[in-house]
Parts: sequence; structure tokens; C-alpha cells
Amino acid sequence: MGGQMQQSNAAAATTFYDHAGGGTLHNAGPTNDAGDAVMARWLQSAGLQHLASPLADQRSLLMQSYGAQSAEEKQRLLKLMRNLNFGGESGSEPHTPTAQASGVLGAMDGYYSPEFRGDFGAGLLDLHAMDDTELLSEHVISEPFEPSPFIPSGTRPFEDEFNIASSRQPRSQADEDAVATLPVIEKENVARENNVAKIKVVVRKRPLNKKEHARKEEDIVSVCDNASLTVHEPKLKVDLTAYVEKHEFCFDAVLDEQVTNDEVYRVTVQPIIPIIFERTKATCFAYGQTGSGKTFTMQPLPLRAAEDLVRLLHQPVYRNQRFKLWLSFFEIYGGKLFDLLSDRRKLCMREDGRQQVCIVGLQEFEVSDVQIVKEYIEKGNAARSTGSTGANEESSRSHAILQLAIKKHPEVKESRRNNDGNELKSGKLVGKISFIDLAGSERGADTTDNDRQTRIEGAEINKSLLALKECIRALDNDQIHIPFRGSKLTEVLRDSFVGNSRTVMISCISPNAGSCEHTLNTLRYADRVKSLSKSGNVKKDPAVSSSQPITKDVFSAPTIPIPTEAEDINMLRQEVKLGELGRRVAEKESLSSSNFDMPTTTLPSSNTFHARDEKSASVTVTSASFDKEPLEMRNTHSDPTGRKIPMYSPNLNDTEKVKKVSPPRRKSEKK
Ligand SMILES: Nc1ncnc2c1ncn2[C@@H]1O[C@H](COP(=O)(O)OP(=O)(O)OP(=O)(O)O)[C@@H](O)[C@H]1O
Repeated sequence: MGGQMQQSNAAAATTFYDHAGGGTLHNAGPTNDAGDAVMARWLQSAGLQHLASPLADQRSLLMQSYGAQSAEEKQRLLKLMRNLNFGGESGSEPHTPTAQASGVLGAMDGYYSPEFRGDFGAGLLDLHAMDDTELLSEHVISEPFEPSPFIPSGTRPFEDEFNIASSRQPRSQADEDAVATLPVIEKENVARENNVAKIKVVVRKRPLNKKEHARKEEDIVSVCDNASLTVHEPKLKVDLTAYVEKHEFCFDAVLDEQVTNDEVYRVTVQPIIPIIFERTKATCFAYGQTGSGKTFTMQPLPLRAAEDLVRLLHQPVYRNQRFKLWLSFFEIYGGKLFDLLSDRRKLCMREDGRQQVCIVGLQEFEVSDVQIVKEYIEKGNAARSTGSTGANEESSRSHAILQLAIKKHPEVKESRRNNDGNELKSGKLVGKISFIDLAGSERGADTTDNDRQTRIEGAEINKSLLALKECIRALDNDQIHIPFRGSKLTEVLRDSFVGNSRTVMISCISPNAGSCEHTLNTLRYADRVKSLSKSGNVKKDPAVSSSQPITKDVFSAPTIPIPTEAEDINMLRQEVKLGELGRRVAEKESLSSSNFDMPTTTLPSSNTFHARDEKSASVTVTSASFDKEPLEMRNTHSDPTGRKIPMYSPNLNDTEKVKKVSPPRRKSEKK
């Protein structure tokens, strides 16, 4: 079923390309039936299978006529249509490149106009959403090619980057109306809130450390600009000559070894701080292999955030509302929770009647100045390492979560009258930011530690990192079911991912050749997360939204944005030939399945790109939206004619022996 879905989606996607490129697959033919079948599966994927049968008979009807009676059905159908970008006229819209921008999906992404970037789409057309294989996850360069139009030509200011996702999101008329009626201050808030991307993925490269210098290890990561980097992977040919394979990645921001912690803060967390006061729950996490700089990066962030939060708290608008800052710090170790500010007391996690997660017994402390915050952070960090068997071993096997919460408190008089002994804590949560220092990403797969406990811990880490990605993915797809229960980490973070949420992922990478494999894995994970940040719509936890009153304001947008009347009519006006679409899907499906079996297939089109199978056979396939970007299959090291290509290497030459990849370092090693 999964495989089938994947095929359909791939086919739907390729249909989209063809259509977008003005492809000429309009001939009716034997693929019609297959097209209907594919179309039926496609509709089924959106729960609209009952609309499938009329399609076979009425190929050129307006969507209206297909029997989508209810508003919900119409809406789903609209979303499906959006994702295939029937109009296709917005192809020239600029779009932030992702790593896939240089591959198939990037091209597809790039082609989507804001109007057509349906949030349902990630699930339907995002091949990455279908499996976790690393195929096509990055652009492997092994031959010269013309620069992609999607890759930024110059240095972009980080702020622009941060604003890009939101600027892609069209605001509905209803939203505009809502904003128009708001007081000025609220309008400013709305603008600010909308200007911060939902998911931001930043990569930070640390410098080579002394040991790596001593071992004369190469720095294999070159940061090209503020948003892209290249990994020069040392490899060996079959005849044992050395060569370098280049992997290019693009992210929201890429920070090189010169960048200070202050700048990291400015790029990642600072833009979110003001919207914490506006009911936002934010999460900032560091991901990367052991020793890549996660702790180095994460540790200063809460303090800097606290400084800004405290400063804002002193503003009359918040002081008058009795907003206060609260801090908690705990750790998830081996699937269990420990309070780092309360002698590592074991904590339990419970869901209340409204399916809100509460951590029973977690100590929260009101912090009114930065010095106190600093003391708590130091205390928590000390607790984090004292429980370890080796100096840093445990630290790399736990997820540490520091939360700063803004709460609105009732007037003291009122609280006294209620005789509430816990009056200070009875504040209502306004917003919060969670800082997560994740366990080393390679630990889950670590097979060098063979004792049972280590393996169990490793499995737990693996589970939580996968679950984290799954949750972000599900949220972006607007799935009803968000797999929060996949791990303790995601359960704990549940309320940070629903409603008005923001996520910043900082991927930390080591630059040395010995860490190349881990570095690539980290970047691929980040790339997956990045590819999820397509929609900027506010997501609602269905459980929460059904049980909690939703105030009528701009922050409580519906789960699935309902198209405005104008948008609706616009969509309906398009003469959508779904039967033809099904045929195209089928044609593309058969094409895509046979792509790599054919030595050379040329389809009529003005634009072509080259794809290679593992045997390096050349395949020429059409695509307008690819714009000469080469599609590379991973681990291909030869050009389309099979000739081995010399690759750029900063320090290696063709005959140089490639260094043996060293095992992952322990944190204790690097100290
Ligand atoms: N950007 C950087 N600039 C200078 N030194 C750095 C940088 N990043 C990391 N380091 C140094 O590298 C070492 C490893 O960093 P750190 O402890 O943060 O790694 P980690 O990813 O948290 O490891 P673990 O997963 O074991 O917790 C530390 O000594 C740290 O000071």
C-alpha cells in the first residue's frame, strides 16, 4: 500500500512537471484506464474515493460537477488540485532553495507558487515524505553544470531568509478582514508573528579541534554563502585511487566556524522572542553527532533568550498584564524523565482531560533577572553530568530540555481571596520556548558499545529522533493523527508543536574528514526537516482544539485553511480535466518506473536533464521546471558516458589515499 501510494505520488508529481512544462502528453490512448485507476488511488488518498467513478465517464467536467457535495469534500478536492498546480502559470515565482532544489523535488518545490503551495501537498507530492531512504536527498556533484536558478546568487541577509516562508504564504481574505479590524498594536503583532517562519533549519559548522589538527585531518566542509555548503567526501575508486564526491546542501542559514554564539542567537532564536508573548510555543533544538558542538551551541541560547524575555517583561504592556517568566530544566534519559533542578528527581508524564501533557512534579522557578537564570542553567547542567558513568558519556545519551515560559498571573488580591496556596504558579501559560540539546545523533546506531544498557539507550535515542521527524512531517501534512506518542521526547514536546508553534533546528556538524559519514547523515536529516517547512499555516491539535474554547483572533486560524470565496471561485473556474490528469499520471508513472531501465529515452521538450542509474546509463527526461538542473542518483561517480570525472578537492588530489573513516568520537575524547 505504501509502495503503491508512493508510486502514485511520484506519478502525480511527474504529471505535474509535464503539465507545468507545457508537455505534450495530451493524446488519449491506452493509458486512459490506467489513468483512471491511478486517479482513483489518488482520490482515495484524500478520502475522496467515492468521487472516483464519475471520473471514468466524464473526463472534462468542472470540478463542481464531480459530485463533491460537501464543503469539506470540495475543500479536499481543491487541495488535491492545488498540489498538482493546474494553472502552472506561476512557475516563475521565486522560491527558497532547499537541498532538493537541485534535484527533482526542489524543482517541483520551486515551481509552486504561493497560491498553489497547498499544505496538504507535502503528503501527496513530497517523495521524501514517503520513505527514509537517502536517495536524492542531496545534490551529489560529479560533473560541471549550470547553476540552478533556485540557488541564491549572492549572500542573503538572514532576516530575509527568516521572512521567506511567511512571505510565501498567501493570507486569506478572511484573515485580511480580521487584521483590518484589529487595533494597531495587534496588527503589529500579527505582522511580526507572520514574519517568522514556522520551521527554520540552520546548520552550524564547528572548527577543527586540536586533536583533528594533530591528526592532520582535512576540513571537508566548505560554506559557500550564508545559506549553502558543500561536503567534499573523500572516496576511493575501485582501483584504489582517491577522488572526492561533492554534496551540496542549502538551508535557511549556514553558519561557518567563524560565527559567534551571539550571531547564532541572532539568527535562530531572537526573531521568535517577541512572539512568545503572543501565544507562541517555540522549540529550538540542536541535532548532530557527538562532539559536533550541540552543547556549545545550545548552552548560551537560553541565557540570551532570558535576557530578551526579561527586558520585554519590563515593558509596561506586559508588566501591566502581570506577565512573568518561569524556568524548568529536565532530561530524558533512557526514556525516563529527570528533573535537573531537583536532584534528578524522576518525573512522570501524564495527559490531562484535555490531552495536555503535564510533567508531574517538575519544578518550575520564577526568574526575574538574568543572573538567576544563569544560576539555574549551571545547576541543571551540573546535574546533567553528575549522573554519568564517564565524564560526558551520559550527556551524549540524553536529551536535555530547558523551558522558559511566560505566564500571565491574576492579581495578587484575587489569588489571596481564592486562598490559593500555589497562587504564583496559577498563572496562565501565554507562550514558551523549549531549548533541547539532543543526544548525539549517531548514538542510536552505535554498535561499538555492546552492553545491553547501551544498546537500549541507543535504541531509545534513535526512536526519539525518528519520532521527532515524523511529528514535524505529520504536522506539515496537516495529518489528523500526529504521532506524538512515538517517543517520550515528542510526547513532552506535544504542546510545542500544535497551535501557534515555531521550530528552529540547528544542525551541528564536524568538519573533519573522519566525521564525513555522520556529517552527511546530519545534513540529510536536516534536509528532511527543511523539506517539511513548506506551509506556514497554523496547525491545531485536534484534541486540544475540540476541547478548548478558541478565541476569535488571528492566531486561531482553522486547521485546514478554508479557501476564501474568491479563491474558491478561481479554482472552480479552471477547467480541470481530471480524466486527462489520471491518464498523465499513469503515463508518467509508467515512465518513471521504466526510467532507469532504459538506456536512452528522449521525450519532446525544450528542457532536459540527465539522470543516471547505478550502471551510469544515460537517460534524458523532460522537465521544464528543472531548468537544466542535473538529477543525480547518489553514489554515482561517473558522467553520463561512464567516464570517471575528476572532482574538485580542496586538499586531496586524485592519487592521494583517502583517510580511513574513524569511529565516532566519545565526548570524553574531545575534552
Ligand atoms: N563553534 C565552535 N567553536 C569552537 N569550539 C567548538 C564549537 N563547537 C564545538 N566546540 C568545541 O567542541 C567540543 C565538542 O562540543 P560539544 O560538547 O558542544 O559537542 P556535543 O555535540 O554537545 O557532543 P555530545 O553529543 O557528546 O554532547 C567542545 O570542546 C566545544 O568547546
